[in-house]
Amino acid sequence: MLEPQRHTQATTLGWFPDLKQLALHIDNIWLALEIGNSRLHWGLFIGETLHSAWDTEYLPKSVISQLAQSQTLDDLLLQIFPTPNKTDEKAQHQKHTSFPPSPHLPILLCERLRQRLRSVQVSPSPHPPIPSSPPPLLLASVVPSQTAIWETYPNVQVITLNEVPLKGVYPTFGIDRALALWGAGKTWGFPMLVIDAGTALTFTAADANQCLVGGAILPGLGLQFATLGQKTGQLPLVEISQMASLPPRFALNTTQAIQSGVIYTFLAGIKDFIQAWWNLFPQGKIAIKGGDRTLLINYLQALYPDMTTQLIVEPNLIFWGMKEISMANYK
Ligand SMILES: Nc1ncnc2c1ncn2[C@@H]1O[C@H](COP(=O)(O)OP(=O)(O)OP(=O)(O)O)[C@@H](O)[C@H]1O
Ligand SMILES: CC(C)(CO)[C@@H](O)C(=O)NCCC(=O)O
Ligand SMILES: [K+]
Repeated sequence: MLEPQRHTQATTLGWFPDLKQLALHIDNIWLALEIGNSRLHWGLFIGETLHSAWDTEYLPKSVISQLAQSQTLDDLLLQIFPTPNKTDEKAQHQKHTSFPPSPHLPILLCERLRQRLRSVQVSPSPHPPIPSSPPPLLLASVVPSQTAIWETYPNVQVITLNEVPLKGVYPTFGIDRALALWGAGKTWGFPMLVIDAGTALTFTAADANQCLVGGAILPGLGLQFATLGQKTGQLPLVEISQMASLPPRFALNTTQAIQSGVIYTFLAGIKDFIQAWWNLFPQGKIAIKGGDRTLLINYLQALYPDMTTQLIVEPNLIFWGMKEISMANYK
C-alpha cells in the first residue's frame, strides 16, 4: 500500500525549512474548507503547498457571523478570544489531533503564520507590511445548510461543479466526489477510481479522457451501525471503535453478529467494485480517502493482501482538487 508522503504530513509552524522562502508567499496564505456530512475538513495552504490539514466539528452559526462582522483579523481574534495568545499556544500544541480544542484554529493558524513571516527580513528589501484580514477561504460543501452559513464569511469562494474540469458529470453530482477524483487524477493520473470511506461510502471513477465513468453511493460504516441501532427494536448501537479486530464471520453473540454482517459485506463490496474497475481498466488507479480509510485498509490488507499493494491512501484528495482549481483561477 502506498501512503504518499508528498504534502500529506502535517507540519508544525516551527519546522519550516526556509522561512525566508515562505515569507515571499505571505500574501498567498489561504484556507481550504470541505464541509462533509459529519464534520469540517480544513487545509492551510501557502501558495500551492498544503502546510497542514485537520478536522473540526461544525462551527456554531454565531461564530461565523462574528467572523463576517470583523473588519480585520485582529478585530476578529479580539471578539472571539479574550486571551488569544494562550488559546493559540494550546491550539498549536493540539493541531495534529482530529478535534482541536478550538474550532477557530484555522484562523488562528493563519494569523500565527503571518506574525512569524512578518518578522522575517527578506533581503535585499524587507517585505512590505502585511494587511491583517481574514484569510481567503475556498469552500466546497455537500451540506447546503452549512454552505449558507459560511457564505457570510468575508473572503469566501464557494466551488461549484462547473469549475471542476471533469467531463461528463450530471447536475446533482457531489462536489466532494468531483474534487477528490480530480485531485487524485491530476496527482497520480487517469483512469482513476476514488473510494471515499466517509459518512457515505462512495465509488467515483473517470477514464483516461478525464471523463466521469460513474460510481456508487451507499451508507458508510458508521451509518450502517447507526441505522441498525436506531431503526430496530432490540439491536444495540455498535460503535466502530468497539471493533478492535475482525470479528468471527459466523458470530455467536449480537454485537459480533452485527460487526460481522456489516464489515464482511462492506469489504466484499469494496473488493467487488475494485475487481469490476480493473476489468474495465486493467491499468486503472485506485485512491482511498475518508474517515474510515485506515480501518478499511487494515482489514482489506488482512483479507486481500495482493489487492491492497496497489491502493493509494490519501486523506487530502479534496484539497489536491481545490489546489488545482485555485491554480487554474490564478492563471
Ligand atoms: N473523530 C471523528 N469524528 C467523526 N468521524 C470519525 C472520526 N474519526 C474517524 N471517523 C470516521 O469517519 C467517518 C466519516 O468520515 P469523514 O470524516 O470522511 O466524513 P465526512 O467528510 O463528514 O463525510 P462525507 O465526505 O461522506 O460527507 C465516520 O464513519 C467515522 O467512523
Ligand atoms: C454522496 C455524498 C453524500 C458523499 O459525501 C455527496 O457526494 C453527495 O451528496 N452527492 C450528491 C449525489 C451524487 O453525487 O450523485
Ligand atoms: K440528505
